[in-house]
Amino acid sequence: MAATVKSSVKVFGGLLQRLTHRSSACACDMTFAVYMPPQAAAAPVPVVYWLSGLTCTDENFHQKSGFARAASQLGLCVVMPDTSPRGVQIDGADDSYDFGSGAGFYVDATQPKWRDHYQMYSYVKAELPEVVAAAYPGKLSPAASICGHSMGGHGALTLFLKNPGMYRSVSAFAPICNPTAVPWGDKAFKGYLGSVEAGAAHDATELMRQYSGPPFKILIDQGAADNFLSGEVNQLRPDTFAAVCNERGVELELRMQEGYDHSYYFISSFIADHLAFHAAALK
Ligand SMILES: N[C@@H](CCC(=O)N[C@@H](CSC=O)C(=O)NCC(=O)O)C(=O)O
Repeated sequence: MAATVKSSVKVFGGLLQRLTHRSSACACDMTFAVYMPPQAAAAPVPVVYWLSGLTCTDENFHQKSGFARAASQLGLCVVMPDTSPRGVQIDGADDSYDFGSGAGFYVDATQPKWRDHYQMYSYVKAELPEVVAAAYPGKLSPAASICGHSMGGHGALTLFLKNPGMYRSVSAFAPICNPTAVPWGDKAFKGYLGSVEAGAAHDATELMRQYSGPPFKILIDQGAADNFLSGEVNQLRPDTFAAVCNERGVELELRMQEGYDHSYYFISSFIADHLAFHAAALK
């Protein structure tokens, strides 16, 4: 259903808007944000989808990352969906930060309790681009790229790998690279898909293991002081992903950023590089 604008603010010459619409994929009202750069007044601009991490709404990225200066300079539209359905009554959906509300994991749930609403893979892949195109007629070119953080990095990598040709480029900040092997993925895949094994179809490392398409380049930034990277629980596993990329001949630029943690301070430090990486692919 058509989206309604909830708020608009001018930033770096472009317009940042939050919109709401009735989602057919998620069977609830969904909110997303769009940054339209000033160049869109003259000609259609390409799109970068940003997928946020656990506990986020559509707002964390545009409030904390400082993305708009680079998006404006590069002429990129940035689309920022929410991370889960909202306002639906499912027992247990608000009990933990890493499952349910704010933690849709960018998969289509198959389990009866969740499947009527938790369809975030289909939402991001198919419904959202249509809703955005309809909301901004004539403003967008068909070219798109995808980028995300942590759970959203997992979403970006898997959407890219599962849909060759749909996105021109992919990058991520501290992505969950091998979710079938870590507690966050274990919980999400058992809950939404019924088993960890079913999650292999949504695991970037497993998808990369099977990758046989044309070569491409991935950019990943990882904070070396990220508390989710090491210790008892390593939720992220970039080294495992890097090893498989190497095996498959896919060029991964994995930048270990000394002293940086998992937060939006880290993202804000390198977001301009990621948008430039995507702009080069989208030209
Ligand atoms: N509350 C949790 C940590 C939650 C957290 O760190 N969320 C990250 C994404 S983590 C992976 O997807 C985030 O982006 N938070 C929003 C923000 O604005 O920082 C805990 O206590 O461990």
